[in-house]
Amino acid sequence: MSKAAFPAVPQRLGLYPVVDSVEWIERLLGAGVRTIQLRIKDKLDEEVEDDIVAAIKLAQRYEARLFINDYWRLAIKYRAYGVHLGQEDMDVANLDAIRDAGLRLGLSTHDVMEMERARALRPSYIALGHVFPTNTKQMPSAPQGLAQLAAHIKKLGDYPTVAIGGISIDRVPAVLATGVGSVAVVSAITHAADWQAATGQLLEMVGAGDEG
Ligand SMILES: Cc1ncc(COP(=O)(O)OP(=O)(O)O)c(N)n1
Ligand SMILES: Cc1nc(C(=O)O)sc1CCOP(=O)(O)O
Ligand SMILES: [Mg+2]
Repeated sequence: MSKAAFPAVPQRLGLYPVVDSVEWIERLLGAGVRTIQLRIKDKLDEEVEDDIVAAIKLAQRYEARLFINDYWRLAIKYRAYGVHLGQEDMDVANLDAIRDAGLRLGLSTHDVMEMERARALRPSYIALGHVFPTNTKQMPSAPQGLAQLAAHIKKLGDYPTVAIGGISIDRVPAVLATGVGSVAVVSAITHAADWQAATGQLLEMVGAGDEG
């Protein structure tokens, strides 16, 4: 188990789009997003290296918080703002190396047990999902729902938190009412008929984060 805490992030990370390409990163940073994740699945490190370098450069230009999903070695190598890891990743990733390199760490959780396991590692933020059913990813667990999300947020006090999973624009007010500090979305932006309008509306509702 990792020995120490990870660097802090703003308590409210605001709107947090999770996207699979540098093109989306560029569009959304240009639209005012300041917390974002590059989530490319199932490729070799050498296949994603150029994209990760380009995404990090863009985030630096916009002074945005870019989390790299999964590819923690490349995130360290190119000094990303942070890394996002899932429960299985926690067993294999070198968390001490991530912390020693000064990267922030976000961890996924899907129930009370996972939440407590994540909390013990003292990551920069804890993600709570999936709140609602989602078509973006096959989930082995059931949706947590708003009541469970609210209970987790209460338990975590002022710990930075992120809600994810099935969050459409119309569901955002109820999600924010739980006190969560950030709302992560995939399809609400990338499948929107008008992504610019959707992003603008989401930024209006959720904000770009404490520093954004
Ligand atoms: C903000 C945020 N929360 C949860 C996840 C899911 O991460 P993980 O469990 O590692 O699953 P994959 O995204 O790798 O399929 C996330 N990416 N971002
Ligand atoms: C990548 C991911 N992780 C989740 C989790 O609960 O850990 S839910 C999810 C997909 C979220 O996509 P959408 O906003 O389109 O529902
Ligand atoms: Mg992952």
